[in-house]
Amino acid sequence: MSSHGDPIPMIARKSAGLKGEAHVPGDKSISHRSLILGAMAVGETKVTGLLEGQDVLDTAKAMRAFGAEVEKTGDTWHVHGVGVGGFAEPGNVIDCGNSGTGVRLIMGAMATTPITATFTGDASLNSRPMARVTDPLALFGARAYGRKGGRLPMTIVGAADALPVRYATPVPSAQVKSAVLLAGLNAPGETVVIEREATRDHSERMLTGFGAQVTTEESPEGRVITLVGQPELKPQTIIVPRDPSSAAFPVCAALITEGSDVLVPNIGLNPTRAGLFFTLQDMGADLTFENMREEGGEPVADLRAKFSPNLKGIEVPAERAASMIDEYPVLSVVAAFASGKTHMPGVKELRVKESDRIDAMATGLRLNGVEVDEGEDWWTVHGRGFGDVKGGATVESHLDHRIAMSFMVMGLATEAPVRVDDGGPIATSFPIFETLMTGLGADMGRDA
Ligand SMILES: O=C(O)C1=C[C@@H](OP(=O)(O)O)[C@@H](O)[C@H](O)C1
Ligand SMILES: C=C(OP(=O)(O)O)C(=O)O
Repeated sequence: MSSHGDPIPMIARKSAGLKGEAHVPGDKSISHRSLILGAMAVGETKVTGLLEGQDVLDTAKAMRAFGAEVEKTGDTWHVHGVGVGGFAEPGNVIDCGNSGTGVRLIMGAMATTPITATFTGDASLNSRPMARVTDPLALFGARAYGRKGGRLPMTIVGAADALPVRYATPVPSAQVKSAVLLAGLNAPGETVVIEREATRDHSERMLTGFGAQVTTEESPEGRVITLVGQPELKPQTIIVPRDPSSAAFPVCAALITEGSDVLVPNIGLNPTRAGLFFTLQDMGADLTFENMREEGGEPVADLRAKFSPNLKGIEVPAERAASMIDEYPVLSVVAAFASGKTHMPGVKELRVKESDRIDAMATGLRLNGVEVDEGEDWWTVHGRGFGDVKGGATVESHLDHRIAMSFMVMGLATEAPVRVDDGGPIATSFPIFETLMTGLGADMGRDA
């Protein structure tokens, strides 16, 4: 089932070369953070290029429930913030839909204000672990009452007199790091997060942009991020860059579709996000970064991807995992068209996303004629080489946008079409996916 409404069965068929420019939507991580920090600033934040996917729209709705004004005029989103500690108590349950980022960051943002809020989501979100966030929030003095195993629906009682916290994250998660930093905003003194592996640093960058004092130091324990609490956040004008995680789909589709040449302009290459593109280059992909430049303090380039019939399977470095965590599903599709094995270690986190992504991809790849081995924190795709991948199966998307989009990409290059039982979840992060892909010449759409 899709998160809202009836399932949308989809089909993708072998396609002739994809050609043209792919203008992908705004970055999901940065979009959530713009709305949340905008709501915690004093005054009006203006955001353009915001991703208008369901995940982000649910965060906008949540910010209104906490008392911020959020509205769109023309191309600009306006957020009238209530200041750090200024959140009002919501009058109803906060429904974060399918979004782990939304619910975990918002829990952090409200946990040090003396209000109570109850959170829920769809069947996927309500099965994902929340203790990773509520454990550190308890150190600030917040209390959490959820279902068994720390699942949503869950009520958070915010701390009245929060204490600052020093916390080493036990899992590599930007959502956990960000929840602690956002909670630290309304605690006096210094809140410190230590992460062993670098995860995406959009919260640190944006907090600094809004005028908070944030420092990051490398130490033998890992990256030590220190935030000085109780700043007055100053409203910002934000231009959201395009999402590298969405760019991954037209890029990977071009690599495996004969005759393709696709340009994906203005993609952020923040090193904490760009791991997939370096991995594809290591596999021998004809993928180049054109017009490299800096925009808003971030490295940005236009990506050009061309059909690459001689891809080789590789060992993907485990230390690269955090910088490409959402891209493993589509990488595994490319790996099926490479020669030799692609081994992906250090990816336990894939098991607690919108679905168990190792299980969902392995099952669908096998159904379509590709051999996959898997363990708790690794998997290996046995590449069949270009021109030898059967396809022909219907795959379950498990309420997971990235699974649905990955199999739609696969079907563009398999002998027989690939079907997905429900493409509805694609709208959570990439509502224009089908229009954009068919605009490049991809033969995909709703299945009758
Ligand atoms: O902070 C973020 O914006 C995100 C962090 C990642 O999750 P984890 O923090 O669980 O790794 C990623 O999978 C998600 O799509 C977005
Ligand atoms: C894991 C993802 O999102 P979230 O955790 O925000 O649901 C994703 O978009 O791939």
